[in-house]
Amino acid sequence: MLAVQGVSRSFGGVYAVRDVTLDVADGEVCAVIGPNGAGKSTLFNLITGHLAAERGAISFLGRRVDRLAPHRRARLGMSIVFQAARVFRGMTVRENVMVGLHGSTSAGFVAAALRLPRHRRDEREIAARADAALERVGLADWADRPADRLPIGQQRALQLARALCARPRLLLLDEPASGLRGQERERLAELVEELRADGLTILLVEHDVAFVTRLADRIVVLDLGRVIADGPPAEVRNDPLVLAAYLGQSA
Ligand SMILES: Nc1ncnc2c1ncn2[C@@H]1O[C@H](COP(=O)(O)OP(=O)(O)OP(=O)(O)O)[C@@H](O)[C@H]1O
Repeated sequence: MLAVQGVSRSFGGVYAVRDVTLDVADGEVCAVIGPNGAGKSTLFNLITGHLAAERGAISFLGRRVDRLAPHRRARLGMSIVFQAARVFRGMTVRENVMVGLHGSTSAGFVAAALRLPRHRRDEREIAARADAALERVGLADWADRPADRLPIGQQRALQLARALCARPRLLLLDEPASGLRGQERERLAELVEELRADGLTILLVEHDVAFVTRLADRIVVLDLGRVIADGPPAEVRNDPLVLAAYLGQSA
């Protein structure tokens, strides 16, 4: 589904991502991990299109996307949940999910601005899509409540619902577990597992090794911008290069 081939990006002459190759297969949960400064965020942004690669190629569903703007990649079926994305205050949970969907319906912006009947039909369609997504992430009972009252774990679920509304083929999660503890992390892990069971392909970038070990089919480890390991969790966890990279950091 996603093929990253020999991609590099530097800042001020120093490589943040260097000659990185990775593949994500249809239906797989793939995690990219690595110590601080390993290049995870840079790689994530290269895949979403928020940063341009200096070298290499990125293909999605068999099509080169590395020259496409983020919104064009999104239209092809990539959906992103950014790290620590916030909710819109003064809006309900449902309205938070509906934001951003208005441009995606057939009638579009002009019909919305003029409040044409087509627009009202769209509003109903959008609300129905938002409700289905909220149901999927277990927030149906919260739909009419103010979004900023949600505990942080459920705010994360809200971001997921928003991403799901676009009906993505590939879900990209940037450090989804950051700031979550105990039961909240557990619930998020279960949710990711459920989405995988639904057939969604997921690429996540995560600092927390324990969180991804349980979830991922495959783990790609970055260190100093390069891939140092790529394989199933059990194999990667015992890889001497990986242990050295993480130990080196704590030392
Ligand atoms: N916009 C930028 N300008 C200059 N240097 C950058 C920029 N973005 C990243 N870097 C550098 O690139 C390297 C990789 O950073 P990156 O944020 O991708 O790592 P990371 O693995 O996501 O780290 P963390 O776990 O701390 O978020 C670091 O040395 C960082 O300082």
